Amino acid sequence: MFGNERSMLRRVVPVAGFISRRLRAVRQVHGDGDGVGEERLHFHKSKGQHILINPRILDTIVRKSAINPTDTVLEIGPGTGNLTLKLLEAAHKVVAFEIDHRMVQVLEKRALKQGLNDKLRVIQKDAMKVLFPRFDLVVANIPYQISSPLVIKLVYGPRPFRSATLLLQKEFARRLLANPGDSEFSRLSVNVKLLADVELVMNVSKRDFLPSPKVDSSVVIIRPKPQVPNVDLREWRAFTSNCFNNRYKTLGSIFKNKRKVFELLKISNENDKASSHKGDDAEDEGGFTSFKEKIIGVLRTGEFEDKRPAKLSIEELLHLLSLFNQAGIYFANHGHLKREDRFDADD
Ligand SMILES: C[S@@+](CC[C@H](N)C(=O)[O-])C[C@H]1O[C@@H](n2cnc3c(N)ncnc32)[C@H](O)[C@@H]1O
Repeated sequence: MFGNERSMLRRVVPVAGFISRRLRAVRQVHGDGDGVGEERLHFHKSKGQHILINPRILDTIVRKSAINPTDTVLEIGPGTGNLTLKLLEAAHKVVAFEIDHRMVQVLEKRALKQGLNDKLRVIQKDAMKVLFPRFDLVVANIPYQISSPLVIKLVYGPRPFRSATLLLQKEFARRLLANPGDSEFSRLSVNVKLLADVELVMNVSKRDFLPSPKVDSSVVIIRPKPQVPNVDLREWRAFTSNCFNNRYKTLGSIFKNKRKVFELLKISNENDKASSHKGDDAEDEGGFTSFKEKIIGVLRTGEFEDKRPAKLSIEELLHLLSLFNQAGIYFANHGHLKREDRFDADD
């Protein structure tokens, strides 16, 4: 064989392998390869419907999740069930939330065909609008548009769990993994890191999905910390929201801003029941000036005035919050707790 032909073959063989793997996957998810479903499914990008088709990655996700045979696994967005079927083999039970009834039908048929349906409970509901039932761990290739509220719902939610193995958009995963000083270090990073450790398992190419999304992905494992810091979590999240809306500004310029001083003065007075009768004159010039001085005093005491939130560690942020609170400066309105405040999505 001549050199040219050999090099041509070297290029063609991997391409042919890739095409045949993809065709097999198309037949599988469309149901005309293994009798799974009758209708051809049209995938909706708006619902984040990108099916993971690489069995090697599916196996790694399940293996790294360290599922015990007694575990109940929570899955968000099972789609046609490529991951679910593997979870069902490893776990005692899988509870899956899926909004698309066509996916639910295909998934239930496939589970039935493999004799695993007894272990499966599919709930056709929006995962963001329910209180999750009890579970041991989460394993999911989630729709990327709910990544932020879902991670916050899990980490700040009422259900204790061992770990959450999530396939996420790579950029989002980088924010979860970021440390102070990294360009991706954000409000999401601090809020999750306060309560959990995050480990990168692997990166996943867009070609491993059908249809391919525009972005690459990563698998991470989130593990809640055994010890939760002694801090009011609503106060913490309101504080980090204030800091990270302008994370490259200095804390001095964030907190000396006139509107910010008024806002915090109002919240702090509302929280301080003893001084609530002073509320009427609290926003006059005198109240404003002394409150602003209090803020500056806190920033100077802790030597925070010239520092930037994006470079502070969790411990430093916790210290600053405790100094503010000790001085009677609050960030969350503790009198008006709405249920949905726990899970707001703007991290
Ligand atoms: C990325 S696909 C994952 C499919 C499957 N887990 C896999 O790996 O092949 C996301 C799935 O989540 C579903 N979904 C989208 N938004 C949802 C929501 N708010 N609650 C529950 N499921 C949702 C979509 O219909 C879709 O089937």
